Amino acid sequence: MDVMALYLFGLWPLSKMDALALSLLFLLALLASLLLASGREARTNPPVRNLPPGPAKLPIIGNLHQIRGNLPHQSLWEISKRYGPLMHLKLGQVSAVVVSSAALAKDVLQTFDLACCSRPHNVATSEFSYGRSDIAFIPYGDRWKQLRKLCTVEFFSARKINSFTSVREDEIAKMAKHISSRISSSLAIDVSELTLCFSCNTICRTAFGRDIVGDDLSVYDVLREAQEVVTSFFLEDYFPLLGWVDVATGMKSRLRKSFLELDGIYQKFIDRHLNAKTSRSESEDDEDLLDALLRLRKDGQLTEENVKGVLMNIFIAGTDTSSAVVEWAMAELIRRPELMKRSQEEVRSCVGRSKGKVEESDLHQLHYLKRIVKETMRLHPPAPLLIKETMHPVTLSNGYRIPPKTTIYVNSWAIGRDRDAWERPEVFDPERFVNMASPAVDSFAHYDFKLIPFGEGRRICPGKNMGMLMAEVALANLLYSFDWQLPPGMREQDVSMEEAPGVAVHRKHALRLMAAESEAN
Ligand code: HEM
Repeated sequence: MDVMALYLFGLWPLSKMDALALSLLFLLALLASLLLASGREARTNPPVRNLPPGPAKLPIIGNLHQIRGNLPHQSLWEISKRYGPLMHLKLGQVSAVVVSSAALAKDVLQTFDLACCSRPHNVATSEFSYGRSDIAFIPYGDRWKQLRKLCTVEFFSARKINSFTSVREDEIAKMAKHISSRISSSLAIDVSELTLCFSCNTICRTAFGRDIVGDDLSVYDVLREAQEVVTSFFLEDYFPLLGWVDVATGMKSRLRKSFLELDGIYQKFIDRHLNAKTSRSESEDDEDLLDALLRLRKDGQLTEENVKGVLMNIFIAGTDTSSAVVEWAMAELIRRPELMKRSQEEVRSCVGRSKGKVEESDLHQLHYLKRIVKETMRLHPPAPLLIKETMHPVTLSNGYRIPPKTTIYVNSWAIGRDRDAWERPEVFDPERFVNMASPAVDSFAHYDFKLIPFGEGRRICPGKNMGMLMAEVALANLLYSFDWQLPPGMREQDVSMEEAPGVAVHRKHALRLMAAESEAN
C-alpha cells in the first residue's frame, strides 16, 4: 500500500482516470515481475535436503512478512524463540539462515569460517561502497585480502594506534571543556551527541588529518541520513527483478542523493590532502590513513573507488560504533547509581585526584570499567547482526546443510541475551565477568562465542582495538571528572532503553543528563 500511495502521489497532476489506469498498469507489472521471478527461481534452485528448520513460507514473499519493524535483530530473535537457534528463512528470493546460539556461531565464525566469510549483495551498501570496492562489503577474495592488509598496516596496527594518542587526549579535553561550560549554565548535556562528536572528530583527525568541525555542511545530518537510507527497505534486495519499483518509489534517488553527499565529504578530505603542501605527507612515519591511501593510488595499487570505499568504512563504521558503546554504558549506569558510584571510586582511586584526567596508560588498572564495557556490549552490541554469505556448501556440526550463496545472519544481540549462555541475561551485571575464565582482561576470544560484538574469524572487526580504546578512555574520563544525575523530575525507571535503527544501533531517545564537577578536579 505504501508503494501505491507514493506512486499515486507522484501522479498528482494527472486526471483521476489517468492515475487509476497507470496505477493498474503498475500493479500488473509488479505482479508479472513477481511471477517471473518466482518461476525463474523454481527452475534454477532445486530444493535442498536437510536445510535447517524454519517457519512456513508463503508463496513469492516467503517469510518477509515476519520481519516486522526496523530492528531486524529483535524480530529475528522473536522468531528464533519458536524455531530454535538455527533456522532457515526465505526472504523473497533470498535464502537465509539465522544463527542465535554461541555453539552455532562458533561453527560459522571459526570451524567453517572460510566457507562462510563472504558478504551478500545489498543495494544500499553496494552504492555507498562504490560498487563494493571497500573492505567491509566486498566479497571474500584477493582484493579484500589486499585492502585489509594495507589498512591493517597503515591504520590499525598497534604502532599507528599509539601514534595518535595525543589526538584522542585532545578530543577528550575538548569534551570535558564542553561539559564544564554546560555545568556553569545549568543545562542538561546531550551525552549521545557529545560522544558521537568525540568519536567522529577523533576518527576524522586520525584517518583524514583534520576534524569535521567548521565544515559548511552538517556532517552529522549527512551521517544520520546515510544511516537511515542504509537500513531502509529496498525491494530489489529480495527480488532482483524489481529494482524498477525502488526507482518508481523514489528510494533509489534518495539513496543516490545520500551517496553524493557522502562522496562530497570524502572528496573534500582528498582535495585538502592533495593541496596541502606540508612536510607531514612527505614522511611515511607521520602519514595519516588518507595520505597512505593516496600514495597507494598514485602507485597504481588502489583505484579511486578503493580509496573512497575505505574512507566510507572508516567514516561510518569507525565513528558510530564506539560512541554507541559509551552512550549505552552511561544509560545503564545512570539507571544503576550503585554501579556508577563503584566505577567512579575505582577510576578516581586508581588514577589519583591530582592528575585531573585519565590517560590511556591508566586503563589497564581499571578492571571494573572494562567489565562495564563488556557488559554493555553483551546487551547492546553496536552491530547486532553479523551478515555473511556462504561460498561453498556447509554441513554444520548439528548435521544441517547450508547451500552456497546463502545469507547468514549471526545474531550477536540474541546470543548476548540467550538464557542457555548467560544467567539472568536481562540484568546489567558487570560482575558476571569476574567468574568467567578469561586469561586476558581485554580479550573477547575466551568467552566461547557468547560475546562476539566484533565478530570473529577472517572478517573480525579490524578496528577492534581502536574502538575499545576510544570507548574505554571516553567513558573513564566521563566518570572520573564528573558526577552525573538525571534531569529534575526524571526517575531511573523512566530512562528508555529503546533502540533506533542504523548501521550501529544507538538509543532511540538521546540521553540527556545533568553533570557536576567531581571533587577529583
Ligand atoms: C566498539 C567499536 C566497534 C564495534 C563494536 C565494531 C563491530 C564490528 C563488527 C561486528 C563487524 C563485522 C564483523 C564480522 O562480519 O564478523 C565489523 C567490521 C568492520 N569494522 Fe568494526 N567495530 C567497531 C569499531 C570500528 C572502528 C573504530 C573501525 C575503523 C576505524 C572499524 C572498521 C571496521 C571495518 C573496516 C570492518 C569490515 C571488516 C571486514 O569485512 O573485513 N570498526 N566491526
